[in-house]
Amino acid sequence: MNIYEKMHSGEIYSCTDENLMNKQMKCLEKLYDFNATRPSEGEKRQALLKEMFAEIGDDCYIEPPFHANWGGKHVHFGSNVYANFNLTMVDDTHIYVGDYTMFGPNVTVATGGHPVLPELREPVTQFNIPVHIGRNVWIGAGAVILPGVKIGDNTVIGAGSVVTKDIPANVVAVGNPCRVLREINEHDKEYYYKDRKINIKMDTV
Ligand SMILES: CC(=O)SCCNC(=O)CCNC(=O)[C@H](O)C(C)(C)COP(=O)(O)OP(=O)(O)OC[C@H]1O[C@@H](n2cnc3c(N)ncnc32)[C@H](O)[C@@H]1OP(=O)(O)O
Repeated sequence: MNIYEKMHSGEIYSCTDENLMNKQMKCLEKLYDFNATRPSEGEKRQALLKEMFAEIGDDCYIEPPFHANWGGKHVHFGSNVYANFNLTMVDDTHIYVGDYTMFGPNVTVATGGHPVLPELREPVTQFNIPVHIGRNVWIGAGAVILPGVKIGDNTVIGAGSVVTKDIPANVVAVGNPCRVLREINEHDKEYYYKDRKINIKMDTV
């Protein structure tokens, strides 16, 4: 297994490997270009994202600044994904995000970790575990998603949550550590927020 394969294997490896760092540098240069675009340069942004990401569907919008250790090289976005300011992706291995998922500002998705054992951490070793975020998920501002986590379709993750374990589909989950608060239910068909009634027809949105 070469070092690049090791990086994606879930095993411990040295993340200061020179070959790895040279590869990473090219990605970071493109990320720099993306973050230096002007708000009016929509087409340039789209073209850069197609070069930067492993996969990205149509009509995705990422608000700069966007931060990613590999500039999105291991990030797989479906279509219509929206990310607000300061999405931070530790994309040292793969991150999968389904269609229509939304990220609030300052969300962190981390695939990488370091061993807790000090003797292993000092020589700068690391391991990476993929993260899977489903379709039509909404991740609130400042949430942190930890390595290996899977979040099911349609789920809402509350602002400021630290997601340490898998969260199922069709629930609202909040807190640190993030736990399921409730299922998405009949009440949500009538109210969009607390006691505020939905006053638009579904077929008009
Ligand atoms: C894509 C973008 O840019 S989005 C812009 C940024 N916006 C955001 O990040 C908003 C995120 N929204 C939230 O976090 C909301 O609080 C939601 C969606 C989780 C609310 O979900 P609801 O099911 O309606 O929860 P509700 O407001 O009824 O609160 C239920 C309980 O959970 C608690 N709670 C709600 N949100 C959170 C949270 N983020 N963290 C911890 N606890 C929470 C409430 O305090 C309440 O507790 P209580 O029962 O002890 O009183």
